[in-house]
Amino acid sequence: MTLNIGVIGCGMIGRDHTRRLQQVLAGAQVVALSDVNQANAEGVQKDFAPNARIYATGEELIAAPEVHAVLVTSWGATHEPYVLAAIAAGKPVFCEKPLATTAEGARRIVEAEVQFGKRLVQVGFMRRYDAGYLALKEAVDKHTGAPILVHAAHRNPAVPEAYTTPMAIHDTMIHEIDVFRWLLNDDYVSARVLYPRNAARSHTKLRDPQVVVLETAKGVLIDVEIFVNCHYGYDIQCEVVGEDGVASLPEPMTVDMRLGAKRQSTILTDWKDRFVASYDVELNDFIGAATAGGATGPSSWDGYAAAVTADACVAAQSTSGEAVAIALPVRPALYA
Ligand SMILES: NC(=O)C1=CN([C@@H]2O[C@H](COP(=O)(O)OP(=O)(O)OC[C@H]3O[C@@H](n4cnc5c(N)ncnc54)[C@H](O)[C@@H]3O)[C@@H](O)[C@H]2O)C=CC1
Ligand SMILES: O=C1[C@@H](O)[C@H](O)[C@@H](O)[C@H](O)[C@H]1O
Repeated sequence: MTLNIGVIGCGMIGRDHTRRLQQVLAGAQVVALSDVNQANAEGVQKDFAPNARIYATGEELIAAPEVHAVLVTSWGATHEPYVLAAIAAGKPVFCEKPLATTAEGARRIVEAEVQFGKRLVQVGFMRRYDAGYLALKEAVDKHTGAPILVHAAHRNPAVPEAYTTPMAIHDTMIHEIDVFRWLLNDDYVSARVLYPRNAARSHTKLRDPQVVVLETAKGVLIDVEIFVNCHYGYDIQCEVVGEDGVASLPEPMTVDMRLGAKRQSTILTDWKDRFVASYDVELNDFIGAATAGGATGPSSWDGYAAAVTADACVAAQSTSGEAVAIALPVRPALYA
C-alpha cells in the first residue's frame, strides 16, 4: 500500500520533507498540500508533487478522505490545532518541533491522544535518528559508565532580526532538551541560564550566546552553549563524561585536505545538510508506522516533556542565574 500524505506548511522544511517523500523514500506519496501563503504550496507542487491537490486550509486537508496521514510543517504556533484535528480524525501525524509552543498546548495533545487510546503522533526530533547520536548512545550505555556531566554546543552561523532570546530555547535548544532525555534515559529537575557579554554580531534584542545548565533526576549536569550568530558554520557538539571515560559526538564525515602548508576540512553551514540522513530515517519510520495506522519514535509525551523544560528555561532566562524547578506529572501508560 502507498501511504497518501498531506503536508501543511510548505516553507523551508515542508518543501524539504516533500522532496524526500517524493524523491528519496519509498512507500508514500504527497497527495495534498496546504499553506496560508498559497504561493508556497504552489511552488512545492510545481517542484516536487505535481499531482498533489492544494487545499485552502489545513483543516480541509486533514478531513480529506484521500489523505491517510498528515505532516505538520507550518510555524510552531500553528502546530497544536492541526495535531489535535488529525487526532480527532484518527489520522497519524508527523509534527515538526515544537509540538506546541506552550506546555499547556502540548499537554492538550497528550490528553487527546490518550483519550483516543493509541499513538498517532510522531514529533520531529530527528537527532534520535542521527547515526552519530546513536553511536554516542551506544558508547554511553556500554562503555563510559554512568554519566556525570554533558558539555554541549548548538551553534548556528546567523539568525534574522526577528529571532528573539526565548527562541534560542523554543526553536533551537529544544533539540538538545529532547536528545539528552533520550541519550541519558533521564528527566530534568532544574534549569539555569547564564549570559556572557553579548557577541558583537548579535542583534540588540537578542542575548547571544547563552549557556543553559540543566540538572537531571539522576544528578547529571548538562551545560549547553547556544550561539546562533557564531558566524563560522553550523556546529553541533556534545561530550558525555562518565564514571569510566568520555564519549564525544562524531563530527560529520568530511575530507581532510593538506593544501598550501595547512590541514583543512569543511564545516557545514546548514542544518538541512548536517541532519539530512536523520530526516530521511525519521520519515521512513513515520511511513512504516503510519501505514500500519499508528505512530512510533519521539512521542507527544516527549514533545510535552520538552515543552515543560523549554518553559522552565525561558523562565530561567530572567532570573539572573537562579535555578527554575522542572517537574513532570506521571507519564501515561500509553507512553511507557
Ligand atoms: N527538525 C528541524 O531540524 C527543523 C524544524 N523546523 C520546524 O519546522 C517548522 C517550520 O519551519 P520552517 O520551514 O523553517 O519555516 P518557514 O517559515 O520556512 O515555513 C513555514 C510555512 O508555514 C506556513 N504557515 C504558517 N502558518 C500556517 C498555517 N496556519 N497553516 C498553514 N501554513 C502555515 C508559512 O506560510 C510557511 O510557508 C517550525 O516549527 C520549525 O521549528 C524548521 C527547521 C528545522
Ligand atoms: O530546528 C532547527 C531550526 O528551526 C532552528 O532555527 C535552528 O536553530 C536549529 O539548529 C535547527 O535544527
